[in-house]
Amino acid sequence: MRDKPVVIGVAGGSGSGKTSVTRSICQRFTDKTILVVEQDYYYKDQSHLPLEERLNTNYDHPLAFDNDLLIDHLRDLMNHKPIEKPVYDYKIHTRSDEVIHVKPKEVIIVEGILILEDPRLVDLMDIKVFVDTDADLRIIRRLLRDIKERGRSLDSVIDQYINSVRPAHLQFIEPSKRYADIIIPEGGQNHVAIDIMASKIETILAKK
Ligand SMILES: Nc1ncnc2c1ncn2[C@@H]1O[C@H](COP(=O)(O)OP(=O)(O)O)[C@@H](O)[C@H]1O
Ligand SMILES: O=c1ccn([C@@H]2O[C@H](COP(=O)(O)O)[C@@H](O)[C@H]2O)c(=O)[nH]1
Repeated sequence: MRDKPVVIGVAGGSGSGKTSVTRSICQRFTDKTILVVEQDYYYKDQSHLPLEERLNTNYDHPLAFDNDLLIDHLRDLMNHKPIEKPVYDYKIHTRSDEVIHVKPKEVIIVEGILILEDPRLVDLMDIKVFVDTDADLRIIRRLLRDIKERGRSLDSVIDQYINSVRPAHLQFIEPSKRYADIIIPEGGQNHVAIDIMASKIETILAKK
């Protein structure tokens, strides 16, 4: 691998379908082609705080993320260096002790709610995508997912949505859409958009 990897950003609100879109794109390629770097894994480490305090963190505010580390890691990957990728545990709201040794691949997808909000991250991306899904669908998807997979109660999901998810979406995430090259309505079931993304990646890889 001689050329720098291609960096694709996949942004969008919580529950918009970023992970589903990213997964659908990855399925069109071999495991060796695309590396996914999740911004969520770069929440600031909170292991020094008791769990009760971690519950009060606003996880939708840009300050919750360690973008400095994410940027360092992306730069390393772009320079063909491996990284020790953090692992995040949503159930206990902090990084786990584990890290994953990750080698660069030809395509890097960086995925997360606020990746288009930080100009330093935007500058590193070759293609910027925003998954755009209506708020009613996003909250329904998030309710189901957070209760089933992230150990939350109905009340806690609703409370967090009203107090931090919705305000941050309106203040930071929705305005970041202006930096996208491509807007994908509805997310993971938008097969036309996913085909177009996959074709674009194939074209870029063919030229390398
Ligand atoms: N088009 C869709 N129809 C129904 N459920 C969906 C759809 N897209 C995503 N989901 C579900 O909604 C939840 C959030 O989707 P996900 O892709 O994880 O979004 P994000 O990464 O943006 O938070 C997941 O449980 C996923 O299975
Ligand atoms: O400890 C945490 C960390 C994050 N969250 C919420 O997760 C979403 C972002 O993940 P998506 O997969 O894009 O939905 C964000 O809106 C945070 O509110 C959390 O609840 N707890």
